[in-house]
Amino acid sequence: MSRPPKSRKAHEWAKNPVDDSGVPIEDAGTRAAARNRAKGDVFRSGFVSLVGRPNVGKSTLTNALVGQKVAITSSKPQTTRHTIRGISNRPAGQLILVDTPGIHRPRTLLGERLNALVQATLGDVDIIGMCFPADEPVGPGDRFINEQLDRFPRAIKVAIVTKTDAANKKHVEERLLEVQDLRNWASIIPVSAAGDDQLDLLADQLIKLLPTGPALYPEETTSDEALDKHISELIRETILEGVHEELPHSLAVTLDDMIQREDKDILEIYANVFVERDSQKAIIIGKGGERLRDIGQRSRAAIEPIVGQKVFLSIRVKVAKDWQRDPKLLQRLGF
Ligand SMILES: Nc1nc2c(ncn2[C@@H]2O[C@H](COP(=O)(O)OP(=O)(O)OP(=O)(O)O)[C@@H](O)[C@H]2O)c(=O)[nH]1
Repeated sequence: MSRPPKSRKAHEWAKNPVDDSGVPIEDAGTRAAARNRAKGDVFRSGFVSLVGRPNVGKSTLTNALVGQKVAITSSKPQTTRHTIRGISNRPAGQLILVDTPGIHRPRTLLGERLNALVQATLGDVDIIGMCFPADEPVGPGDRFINEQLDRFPRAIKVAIVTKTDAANKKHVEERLLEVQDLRNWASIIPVSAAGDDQLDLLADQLIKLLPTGPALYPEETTSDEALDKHISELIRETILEGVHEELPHSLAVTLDDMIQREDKDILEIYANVFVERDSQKAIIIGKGGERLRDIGQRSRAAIEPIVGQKVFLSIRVKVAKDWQRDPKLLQRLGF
Protein backbone atom coordinates (compact mmCIF):
# COMPACT_ATOMS: atom_id res chain seq x y z
CA MET A 1 0.00 0.00 0.00
CA SER A 2 1.19 3.53 -0.85
CA ARG A 3 1.89 6.05 1.86
CA PRO A 4 2.29 9.80 1.53
CA PRO A 5 5.93 10.48 0.66
CA LYS A 6 7.87 12.34 3.37
CA SER A 7 8.07 15.47 1.27
CA ARG A 8 4.24 15.80 1.00
CA LYS A 9 1.71 16.60 3.69
CA ALA A 10 -0.79 13.81 4.42
CA HIS A 11 -3.90 15.87 3.68
CA GLU A 12 -2.51 16.99 0.32
CA TRP A 13 -1.69 13.40 -0.57
CA ALA A 14 -5.19 12.21 0.43
CA LYS A 15 -6.75 14.62 -2.08
CA ASN A 16 -4.44 13.52 -4.86
CA PRO A 17 -2.93 10.13 -4.00
CA VAL A 18 0.00 8.82 -6.00
CA ASP A 19 1.86 5.53 -5.85
CA ASP A 20 5.56 5.17 -5.00
CA SER A 21 6.58 6.07 -8.55
CA GLY A 22 4.44 9.23 -8.58
CA VAL A 23 1.59 7.83 -10.73
CA PRO A 24 -1.89 8.87 -9.53
CA ILE A 25 -3.41 5.92 -7.63
CA GLU A 26 -6.63 5.84 -9.64
CA ASP A 27 -4.72 5.54 -12.91
CA ALA A 28 -2.42 2.95 -11.44
CA GLY A 29 -5.46 0.86 -10.49
CA THR A 30 -6.91 1.10 -13.97
CA ARG A 31 -3.56 0.18 -15.48
CA ALA A 32 -3.22 -2.81 -13.18
CA ALA A 33 -6.67 -4.03 -14.16
CA ALA A 34 -5.74 -3.68 -17.82
CA ARG A 35 -2.47 -5.55 -17.14
CA ASN A 36 -4.43 -8.31 -15.41
CA ARG A 37 -6.82 -8.55 -18.30
CA ALA A 38 -3.91 -8.73 -20.73
CA LYS A 39 -2.35 -11.47 -18.59
CA GLY A 40 -5.65 -13.33 -18.69
CA ASP A 41 -6.38 -12.76 -15.02
CA VAL A 42 -10.08 -12.22 -15.73
CA PHE A 43 -11.13 -15.82 -15.42
CA ARG A 44 -14.02 -17.25 -17.36
CA SER A 45 -15.74 -20.61 -17.21
CA GLY A 46 -18.69 -22.35 -18.73
CA PHE A 47 -20.17 -25.07 -20.87
CA VAL A 48 -19.74 -25.54 -24.59
CA SER A 49 -21.56 -28.08 -26.68
CA LEU A 50 -20.38 -29.10 -30.12
CA VAL A 51 -23.19 -30.05 -32.48
CA GLY A 52 -23.40 -30.99 -36.12
CA ARG A 53 -24.19 -33.79 -38.48
CA PRO A 54 -22.70 -37.23 -37.75
CA ASN A 55 -19.05 -37.58 -38.70
CA VAL A 56 -18.22 -33.87 -38.88
CA GLY A 57 -15.43 -34.26 -36.32
CA LYS A 58 -17.04 -33.27 -33.01
CA SER A 59 -15.44 -36.04 -30.95
CA THR A 60 -12.02 -35.55 -32.51
CA LEU A 61 -12.21 -31.82 -31.80
CA THR A 62 -13.27 -32.43 -28.20
CA ASN A 63 -10.30 -34.75 -27.74
CA ALA A 64 -7.93 -32.28 -29.34
CA LEU A 65 -9.12 -29.41 -27.15
CA VAL A 66 -8.93 -31.48 -24.00
CA GLY A 67 -5.64 -33.08 -24.96
CA GLN A 68 -6.68 -36.52 -23.80
CA LYS A 69 -8.80 -39.19 -25.34
CA VAL A 70 -12.24 -38.93 -23.78
CA ALA A 71 -14.78 -39.39 -26.54
CA ILE A 72 -15.04 -42.31 -28.90
CA THR A 73 -14.02 -41.49 -32.48
CA SER A 74 -14.65 -43.68 -35.44
CA SER A 75 -14.85 -43.33 -39.19
CA LYS A 76 -18.43 -44.58 -38.91
CA PRO A 77 -21.22 -42.11 -38.19
CA GLN A 78 -23.24 -41.87 -34.99
CA THR A 79 -20.89 -43.56 -32.61
CA THR A 80 -21.12 -41.02 -29.81
CA ARG A 81 -23.98 -42.19 -27.67
CA HIS A 82 -23.31 -40.57 -24.33
CA THR A 83 -22.94 -36.97 -23.39
CA ILE A 84 -19.29 -36.84 -22.45
CA ARG A 85 -17.62 -33.90 -20.86
CA GLY A 86 -14.09 -32.97 -21.59
CA ILE A 87 -12.49 -30.12 -19.67
CA SER A 88 -9.95 -27.77 -21.19
CA ASN A 89 -8.03 -25.80 -18.56
CA ARG A 90 -6.39 -22.64 -19.90
CA PRO A 91 -4.85 -19.61 -18.20
CA ALA A 92 -7.83 -17.45 -19.23
CA GLY A 93 -10.53 -19.87 -18.23
CA GLN A 94 -12.07 -23.29 -18.02
CA LEU A 95 -13.91 -24.68 -21.01
CA ILE A 96 -16.20 -27.59 -20.22
CA LEU A 97 -17.05 -29.46 -23.39
CA VAL A 98 -20.26 -31.37 -23.60
CA ASP A 99 -19.94 -33.73 -26.52
CA THR A 100 -23.38 -34.49 -27.95
CA PRO A 101 -24.39 -36.99 -30.59
CA GLY A 102 -25.34 -35.55 -33.98
CA ILE A 103 -28.87 -34.16 -34.07
CA HIS A 104 -30.74 -36.12 -36.68
CA ARG A 105 -34.30 -36.99 -37.57
CA PRO A 106 -35.42 -39.80 -35.25
CA ARG A 107 -36.04 -43.17 -36.86
CA THR A 108 -35.92 -45.58 -33.95
CA LEU A 109 -36.67 -45.19 -30.27
CA LEU A 110 -32.92 -44.95 -29.72
CA GLY A 111 -32.87 -42.02 -32.13
CA GLU A 112 -35.61 -40.30 -30.14
CA ARG A 113 -33.74 -40.80 -26.88
CA LEU A 114 -30.61 -39.37 -28.44
CA ASN A 115 -32.54 -36.34 -29.57
CA ALA A 116 -34.07 -35.87 -26.12
CA LEU A 117 -30.53 -35.96 -24.73
CA VAL A 118 -29.41 -33.34 -27.22
CA GLN A 119 -32.35 -31.08 -26.30
CA ALA A 120 -31.64 -31.41 -22.59
CA THR A 121 -27.96 -30.64 -23.12
CA LEU A 122 -28.38 -27.66 -25.40
CA GLY A 123 -30.93 -25.99 -23.16
CA ASP A 124 -28.24 -25.70 -20.56
CA VAL A 125 -24.99 -24.61 -22.21
CA ASP A 126 -23.35 -21.20 -22.59
CA ILE A 127 -22.07 -21.74 -26.12
CA ILE A 128 -23.22 -24.00 -28.94
CA GLY A 129 -20.40 -24.64 -31.40
CA MET A 130 -21.88 -25.91 -34.62
CA CYS A 131 -19.39 -27.91 -36.70
CA PHE A 132 -19.30 -27.91 -40.50
CA PRO A 133 -16.70 -30.02 -42.30
CA ALA A 134 -14.63 -27.94 -44.71
CA ASP A 135 -14.57 -30.75 -47.26
CA GLU A 136 -18.34 -30.99 -47.79
CA PRO A 137 -20.78 -28.30 -48.92
CA VAL A 138 -23.37 -27.05 -46.45
CA GLY A 139 -26.45 -29.21 -47.09
CA PRO A 140 -30.02 -29.83 -45.91
CA GLY A 141 -28.79 -31.76 -42.84
CA ASP A 142 -26.76 -28.76 -41.69
CA ARG A 143 -29.66 -26.38 -42.34
CA PHE A 144 -32.01 -28.61 -40.34
CA ILE A 145 -29.70 -28.55 -37.32
CA ASN A 146 -29.04 -24.84 -37.68
CA GLU A 147 -32.80 -24.20 -37.56
CA GLN A 148 -33.06 -26.28 -34.38
CA LEU A 149 -30.58 -23.97 -32.70
CA ASP A 150 -33.19 -21.18 -32.62
CA ARG A 151 -34.83 -23.16 -29.83
CA PHE A 152 -31.91 -22.40 -27.52
CA PRO A 153 -31.85 -18.61 -27.29
CA ARG A 154 -29.72 -18.63 -24.13
CA ALA A 155 -26.65 -20.08 -25.83
CA ILE A 156 -24.19 -18.03 -27.87
CA LYS A 157 -23.80 -19.62 -31.30
CA VAL A 158 -20.37 -20.12 -32.84
CA ALA A 159 -19.63 -21.78 -36.19
CA ILE A 160 -16.61 -24.08 -36.41
CA VAL A 161 -15.42 -25.14 -39.84
CA THR A 162 -13.64 -28.45 -39.17
CA LYS A 163 -11.17 -30.62 -41.12
CA THR A 164 -9.57 -27.66 -42.92
CA ASP A 165 -6.61 -29.94 -43.69
CA ALA A 166 -8.91 -32.05 -45.87
CA ALA A 167 -9.93 -29.16 -48.17
CA ASN A 168 -8.03 -26.67 -50.27
CA LYS A 169 -7.99 -22.95 -49.48
CA LYS A 170 -10.67 -22.14 -52.04
CA HIS A 171 -13.07 -24.70 -50.57
CA VAL A 172 -12.42 -23.51 -47.03
CA GLU A 173 -13.25 -19.97 -48.13
CA GLU A 174 -16.44 -21.16 -49.88
CA ARG A 175 -17.45 -23.00 -46.74
CA LEU A 176 -16.86 -19.94 -44.56
CA LEU A 177 -19.14 -17.88 -46.84
CA GLU A 178 -21.87 -20.55 -46.88
CA VAL A 179 -21.73 -20.84 -43.11
CA GLN A 180 -21.83 -17.07 -42.68
CA ASP A 181 -25.13 -16.97 -44.60
CA LEU A 182 -26.84 -19.32 -42.15
CA ARG A 183 -27.10 -16.97 -39.17
CA ASN A 184 -25.44 -14.17 -37.29
CA TRP A 185 -22.76 -16.24 -35.52
CA ALA A 186 -20.82 -14.71 -32.61
CA SER A 187 -17.71 -16.05 -34.31
CA ILE A 188 -16.74 -18.29 -37.25
CA ILE A 189 -13.53 -20.25 -36.75
CA PRO A 190 -11.83 -22.67 -39.17
CA VAL A 191 -9.81 -25.45 -37.48
CA SER A 192 -8.14 -28.74 -38.10
CA ALA A 193 -8.10 -31.11 -35.14
CA ALA A 194 -6.05 -33.64 -37.08
CA GLY A 195 -3.53 -31.04 -38.25
CA ASP A 196 -3.49 -29.18 -34.89
CA ASP A 197 -4.28 -25.95 -36.69
CA GLN A 198 -6.04 -23.00 -34.97
CA LEU A 199 -7.00 -25.08 -31.92
CA ASP A 200 -5.57 -22.54 -29.47
CA LEU A 201 -7.34 -19.75 -31.29
CA LEU A 202 -10.62 -21.66 -31.09
CA ALA A 203 -10.17 -22.28 -27.34
CA ASP A 204 -9.33 -18.61 -26.73
CA GLN A 205 -12.30 -17.40 -28.76
CA LEU A 206 -14.66 -19.72 -26.92
CA ILE A 207 -13.32 -18.67 -23.52
CA LYS A 208 -13.76 -14.99 -24.42
CA LEU A 209 -17.46 -15.66 -24.98
CA LEU A 210 -17.96 -17.39 -21.61
CA PRO A 211 -19.23 -15.59 -18.51
CA THR A 212 -16.64 -14.51 -15.93
CA GLY A 213 -16.43 -16.91 -13.02
CA PRO A 214 -14.15 -19.33 -11.19
CA ALA A 215 -13.16 -22.78 -12.46
CA LEU A 216 -16.14 -25.10 -12.01
CA TYR A 217 -14.01 -28.25 -11.76
CA PRO A 218 -10.63 -28.77 -10.08
CA GLU A 219 -7.92 -27.86 -12.58
CA GLU A 220 -6.41 -31.31 -12.84
CA THR A 221 -9.73 -32.72 -14.08
CA THR A 222 -10.01 -33.37 -17.78
CA SER A 223 -13.12 -35.54 -17.73
CA ASP A 224 -15.79 -36.33 -15.14
CA GLU A 225 -17.00 -39.29 -17.09
CA ALA A 226 -17.45 -42.28 -14.85
CA LEU A 227 -14.55 -44.68 -15.25
CA ASP A 228 -16.76 -47.61 -16.18
CA LYS A 229 -18.43 -45.61 -18.92
CA HIS A 230 -15.01 -44.66 -20.22
CA ILE A 231 -13.90 -48.30 -20.24
CA SER A 232 -17.13 -49.42 -21.92
CA GLU A 233 -16.56 -46.84 -24.65
CA LEU A 234 -13.00 -48.04 -25.17
CA ILE A 235 -14.17 -51.63 -25.59
CA ARG A 236 -16.90 -50.48 -27.98
CA GLU A 237 -14.37 -48.53 -29.99
CA THR A 238 -12.01 -51.50 -30.15
CA ILE A 239 -14.81 -53.73 -31.46
CA LEU A 240 -15.80 -51.16 -34.09
CA GLU A 241 -12.21 -50.91 -35.34
CA GLY A 242 -12.35 -54.51 -36.48
CA VAL A 243 -15.71 -54.76 -38.24
CA HIS A 244 -16.82 -53.40 -41.57
CA GLU A 245 -20.48 -54.37 -41.32
CA GLU A 246 -23.16 -52.02 -40.08
CA LEU A 247 -22.67 -52.89 -36.42
CA PRO A 248 -22.41 -49.50 -34.65
CA HIS A 249 -26.15 -49.01 -34.26
CA SER A 250 -26.69 -52.39 -32.70
CA LEU A 251 -23.77 -52.56 -30.32
CA ALA A 252 -23.80 -51.66 -26.63
CA VAL A 253 -21.20 -52.38 -23.97
CA THR A 254 -21.91 -52.52 -20.24
CA LEU A 255 -19.72 -53.43 -17.28
CA ASP A 256 -21.03 -55.91 -14.73
CA ASP A 257 -18.19 -55.51 -12.31
CA MET A 258 -14.75 -54.08 -11.63
CA ILE A 259 -12.96 -55.93 -8.88
CA GLN A 260 -9.57 -55.10 -7.39
CA ARG A 261 -7.76 -58.39 -6.73
CA GLU A 262 -6.38 -58.40 -3.21
CA ASP A 263 -3.60 -60.91 -3.75
CA LYS A 264 -2.22 -59.26 -6.91
CA ASP A 265 -2.03 -55.82 -8.49
CA ILE A 266 -4.72 -56.72 -11.02
CA LEU A 267 -8.06 -55.13 -11.79
CA GLU A 268 -10.68 -57.62 -12.96
CA ILE A 269 -13.21 -56.18 -15.39
CA TYR A 270 -16.31 -58.06 -16.50
CA ALA A 271 -17.91 -56.60 -19.60
CA ASN A 272 -20.94 -57.47 -21.71
CA VAL A 273 -21.31 -56.72 -25.36
CA PHE A 274 -24.91 -56.61 -26.57
CA VAL A 275 -25.79 -57.14 -30.20
CA GLU A 276 -29.17 -57.56 -31.86
CA ARG A 277 -28.69 -60.69 -33.91
CA ASP A 278 -26.93 -64.06 -33.73
CA SER A 279 -25.12 -63.21 -36.97
CA GLN A 280 -23.62 -60.13 -35.31
CA LYS A 281 -22.53 -62.17 -32.32
CA ALA A 282 -20.76 -64.55 -34.71
CA ILE A 283 -18.97 -61.63 -36.39
CA ILE A 284 -17.63 -60.33 -33.10
CA ILE A 285 -16.53 -63.72 -31.80
CA GLY A 286 -14.89 -64.70 -35.10
CA LYS A 287 -13.62 -68.08 -36.21
CA GLY A 288 -12.69 -70.15 -33.18
CA GLY A 289 -13.05 -67.03 -30.99
CA GLU A 290 -10.07 -65.41 -32.67
CA ARG A 291 -11.57 -61.96 -33.15
CA LEU A 292 -12.90 -61.77 -29.61
CA ARG A 293 -9.46 -62.69 -28.24
CA ASP A 294 -7.94 -59.92 -30.33
CA ILE A 295 -10.60 -57.46 -29.12
CA GLY A 296 -9.80 -58.48 -25.54
CA GLN A 297 -6.08 -57.93 -26.01
CA ARG A 298 -6.45 -54.56 -27.69
CA SER A 299 -9.04 -53.38 -25.16
CA ARG A 300 -6.75 -54.37 -22.30
CA ALA A 301 -3.89 -52.46 -23.85
CA ALA A 302 -6.12 -49.36 -24.03
CA ILE A 303 -7.52 -49.72 -20.51
CA GLU A 304 -4.30 -50.47 -18.57
CA PRO A 305 -2.73 -47.00 -18.97
CA ILE A 306 -5.99 -45.43 -17.77
CA VAL A 307 -6.38 -47.50 -14.61
CA GLY A 308 -2.62 -47.58 -14.07
CA GLN A 309 -2.37 -51.30 -13.48
CA LYS A 310 -2.66 -54.73 -15.09
CA VAL A 311 -6.15 -55.70 -16.15
CA PHE A 312 -7.92 -59.02 -16.43
CA LEU A 313 -10.75 -58.51 -18.91
CA SER A 314 -13.69 -60.82 -19.49
CA ILE A 315 -15.96 -59.95 -22.42
CA ARG A 316 -19.22 -61.82 -22.94
CA VAL A 317 -21.16 -61.32 -26.13
CA LYS A 318 -24.93 -61.47 -25.73
CA VAL A 319 -27.85 -61.17 -28.11
CA ALA A 320 -30.62 -58.80 -27.02
CA LYS A 321 -33.05 -58.80 -29.92
CA ASP A 322 -34.17 -55.37 -31.12
CA TRP A 323 -32.75 -53.64 -28.06
CA GLN A 324 -32.85 -50.31 -29.87
CA ARG A 325 -36.64 -50.46 -29.94
CA ASP A 326 -37.27 -51.92 -26.49
CA PRO A 327 -37.65 -49.30 -23.73
CA LYS A 328 -36.84 -51.83 -20.95
CA LEU A 329 -33.69 -53.04 -22.65
CA LEU A 330 -32.63 -49.49 -23.46
CA GLN A 331 -32.89 -48.62 -19.79
CA ARG A 332 -30.90 -51.69 -18.81
CA LEU A 333 -28.19 -50.75 -21.26
CA GLY A 334 -27.95 -47.28 -19.79
CA PHE A 335 -29.87 -45.20 -22.33
N1 LIG B 1 -8.82 -34.91 -42.18
C1 LIG B 1 -9.43 -34.75 -41.00
N2 LIG B 1 -10.25 -35.71 -40.54
C2 LIG B 1 -10.85 -35.53 -39.35
C3 LIG B 1 -10.63 -34.35 -38.57
N3 LIG B 1 -11.39 -34.45 -37.45
C4 LIG B 1 -12.05 -35.64 -37.54
N4 LIG B 1 -11.73 -36.29 -38.67
C5 LIG B 1 -12.22 -37.62 -39.11
O1 LIG B 1 -13.61 -37.56 -39.33
C6 LIG B 1 -14.25 -38.77 -38.90
C7 LIG B 1 -15.34 -38.44 -37.90
O2 LIG B 1 -14.78 -37.86 -36.75
P1 LIG B 1 -15.55 -37.87 -35.34
O3 LIG B 1 -14.78 -36.99 -34.44
O4 LIG B 1 -15.83 -39.26 -34.90
O5 LIG B 1 -16.92 -37.19 -35.78
P2 LIG B 1 -18.24 -36.90 -34.90
O6 LIG B 1 -18.82 -35.66 -35.45
O7 LIG B 1 -17.94 -36.92 -33.45
O8 LIG B 1 -19.12 -38.14 -35.31
P3 LIG B 1 -20.44 -38.78 -34.59
O9 LIG B 1 -19.96 -39.38 -33.32
O10 LIG B 1 -20.85 -39.79 -35.59
O11 LIG B 1 -21.43 -37.68 -34.42
C8 LIG B 1 -13.13 -39.63 -38.31
O12 LIG B 1 -12.73 -40.55 -39.31
C9 LIG B 1 -12.04 -38.64 -38.01
O13 LIG B 1 -10.76 -39.23 -38.08
C10 LIG B 1 -9.71 -33.36 -39.07
O14 LIG B 1 -9.43 -32.31 -38.47
N5 LIG B 1 -9.16 -33.62 -40.29
